[in-house]
Amino acid sequence: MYSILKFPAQSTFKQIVTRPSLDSQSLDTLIKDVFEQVKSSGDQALRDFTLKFEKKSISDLAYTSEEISEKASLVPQELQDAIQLAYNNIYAFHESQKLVEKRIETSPGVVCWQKSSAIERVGIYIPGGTAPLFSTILMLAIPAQIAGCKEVVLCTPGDHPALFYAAKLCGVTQMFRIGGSQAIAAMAQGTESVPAVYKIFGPGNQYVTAAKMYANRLGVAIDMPAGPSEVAVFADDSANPAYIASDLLSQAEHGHDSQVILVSTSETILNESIEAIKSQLEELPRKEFAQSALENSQFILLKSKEEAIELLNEYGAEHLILACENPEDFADFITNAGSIFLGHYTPESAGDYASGTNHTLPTNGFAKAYSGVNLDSFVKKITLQSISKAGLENIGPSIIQMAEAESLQAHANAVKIRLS
Ligand SMILES: NC(=O)c1ccc[n+]([C@@H]2O[C@H](COP(=O)([O-])OP(=O)(O)OC[C@H]3O[C@@H](n4cnc5c(N)ncnc54)[C@H](O)[C@@H]3O)[C@@H](O)[C@H]2O)c1
Ligand SMILES: N[C@H](CO)Cc1c[nH]c[nH+]1
Ligand SMILES: [Zn+2]
Repeated sequence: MYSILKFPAQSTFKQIVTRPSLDSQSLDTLIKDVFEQVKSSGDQALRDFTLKFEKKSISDLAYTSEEISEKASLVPQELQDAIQLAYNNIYAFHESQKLVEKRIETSPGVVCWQKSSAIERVGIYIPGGTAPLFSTILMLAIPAQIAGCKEVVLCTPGDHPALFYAAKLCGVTQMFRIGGSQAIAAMAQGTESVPAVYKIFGPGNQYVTAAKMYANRLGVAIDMPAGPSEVAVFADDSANPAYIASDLLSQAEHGHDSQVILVSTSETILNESIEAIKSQLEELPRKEFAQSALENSQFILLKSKEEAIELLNEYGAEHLILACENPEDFADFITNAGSIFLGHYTPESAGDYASGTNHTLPTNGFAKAYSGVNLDSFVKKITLQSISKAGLENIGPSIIQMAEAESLQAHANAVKIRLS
């Protein structure tokens, strides 16, 4: 499990970076069944699946506002303060992503611009199977709040007081005690209690991720496939093996199916990091999760930084830590990653909680095509245009030419009638 792969040929990079495979056929069958049952039996199906998958018997699916306030009040002051600091930083970073309206005169008399319009009803999934990820509420509900989404529906199987505190702080409008694929099926299709939403956000395990992809096939928008957490670290001789080990373990502890990789041009750093992992692992309460995730891990020795860049771009890590000298120069060459952490004092957990960036990020190589969650994820961009008579005189002949060449006479007529 801790062996070092030394100087692999570049032609093998694609194969080296494959993620642990899932039995997608039986997963698809299960998800289809969950969606069908939730569609036909609504709330009762949600209760039945909760009993089946979580061994929990529930009657009311929604939390009342009194229940939310009562649970939120159990959060100790120090944790409230920590959440407030994270809230402020996440708010500031996402607010800075607001669209600045720019009107462009593309031809004289022809003006085009865009506006942002919030998605009115969004659903956010907050994992809670083995750890109550209340930080994910901040990551999803803060941008929803800034965007101006009217309804924010939250589903979670978790019960930690901080989940309720964060939900209140971020203006969540409805909260349900439902988890897994059944929660996604409910938000996608609607039930007696759970409203159908236009877009579903949030990370989760393989069941949640597969259910989001299924919902997407039914026409419900999703943020992205955000599955089991992963991190890749690039380390040169300047790196600190104890720091590297702590970063790799921080993602390995998420779950059995997490994956971590360490890429280095220094065999000494690789060996010392492996030793540091072994000793730090012993102290972890979630040692079992981390240990099985480490079975999917890779320690790779490469000849040069250029090879490391090639391999890391092929991997497209959810998180990429650059524990090296001049990390900004290195980052210039990275084209595929969810979020990049630069230098020796930027642990990945800073982005997970409080630096300000979003931690809901594409996994499983989806960073090649998807961005992580950001303010734009919660809005639609509507384009607007306004053309004066002189403007239409300028571009009209081109429109007529093109419409007639496409054999669409009515299109051409809409211009001709105004110019005649
Ligand atoms: N990519 C990201 O941005 C990101 C962020 C945070 C967390 N994560 C990932 O989220 C995941 C959280 O996983 P989790 O399991 O702790 O919580 P979870 O809430 O995603 O899943 C728990 C639910 O899974 C369902 N389930 C469990 N076993 C099942 C079975 N056999 N069949 C059908 N359904 C079943 C249950 O309904 C349960 O409520 C981790 O893999 C973590 O790495 C990813
Ligand atoms: N690392 C996770 C994203 O992959 C997010 C998270 C939440 N809490 C701790 N970590
Ligand atoms: Zn994490």
